[in-house]
Amino acid sequence: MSSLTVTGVTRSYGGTPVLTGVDLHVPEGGVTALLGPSGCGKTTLLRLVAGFDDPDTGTVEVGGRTVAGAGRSVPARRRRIGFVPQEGGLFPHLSVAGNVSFGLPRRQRRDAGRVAALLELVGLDPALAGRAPHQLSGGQQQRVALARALAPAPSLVLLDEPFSSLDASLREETRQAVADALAAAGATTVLVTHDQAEALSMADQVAVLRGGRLVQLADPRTLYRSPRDLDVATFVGESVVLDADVRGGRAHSALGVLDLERSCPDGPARVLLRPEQLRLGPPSGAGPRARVRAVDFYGHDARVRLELPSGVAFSARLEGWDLPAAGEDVTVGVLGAALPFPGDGARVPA
Ligand SMILES: Nc1ncnc2c1ncn2[C@@H]1O[C@H](COP(=O)(O)OP(=O)(O)OP(=O)(O)O)[C@@H](O)[C@H]1O
Repeated sequence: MSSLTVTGVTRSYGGTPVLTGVDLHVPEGGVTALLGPSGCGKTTLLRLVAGFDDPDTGTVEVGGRTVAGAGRSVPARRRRIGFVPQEGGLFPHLSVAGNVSFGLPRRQRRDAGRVAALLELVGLDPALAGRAPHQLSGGQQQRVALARALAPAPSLVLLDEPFSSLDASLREETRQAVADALAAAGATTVLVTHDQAEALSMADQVAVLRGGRLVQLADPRTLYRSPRDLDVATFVGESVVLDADVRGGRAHSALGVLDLERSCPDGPARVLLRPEQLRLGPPSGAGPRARVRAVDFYGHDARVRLELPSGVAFSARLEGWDLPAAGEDVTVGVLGAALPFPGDGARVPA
């Protein structure tokens, strides 16, 4: 397995820039998620790494070897990169074994033990080897696609939204099996997704792309707790964003005087809380009063939509037991500190 280094990569189509000066380092053996909204350039970046397209400027190095840029373009088939597309892309006329062994040298293709080991690696029963792709569930097909990508022991594995066509329960189970297989194989992996929960739960580091630029590269906890700006904050999770006046290191807001996660100059600011930081008490309790507007019940937890008398609206995320009802009055407490963004929050804090 190898590291991946993308340096100053730019790509335009018909004069429209799609990627602008992207720098990204993926260490050997880890999972990096490329996360961003539709059209931000995730797939384009993955295609440049795979060798399906070339950057206008910049370089792509795999394991220290330049495969694109600086006057070179190593053909895709010689990059030793495994690719798992959105819907698996299995060959429908080949069996599971035929698909898994497709990328192996001819003399290794008949090695049933090798195919069985790869199927086991992705959590599939080797007895499925003789089946045709259409005789498998969508999740099983994605695991076979991963086994096929891992078969030739690639330097790097690229996954392009591999779970997006699966329904919610299958997605969770397949995600776990794929994460386990990648860890067991020690594969250096780049996962493209627009699903923040997927990125945060599967990756060692998350690269957030916006408008063709890399805006933040961080481990999942840092990204969630210290997003670079409010756009990233709201993209990677639910947010409570309040106007505030910072004085002496504390924020005066509609939810009271809040401690701050980091220093912030005195003056107007916006502060970020996550909905799970809010606690609700009886109307006679301490803290500002709010009215429950609605409760979205998910079983294990719930989103409680609240409104202050001033009209400021926000949501709390609470465990599923003992929930208030719509129309009730409550008081709101805050657990932990708020993250401040000076001014309107659009600028990147130092
Ligand atoms: N070959 C191409 N020719 C012209 N425009 C292209 C080409 N490939 C991509 N684009 C444009 O580049 C932009 C980024 O596309 P890309 O597929 O990389 O985004 P994405 O982040 O992967 O989006 P999604 O999550 O919807 O797949 C889009 O506006 C797309 O229309």
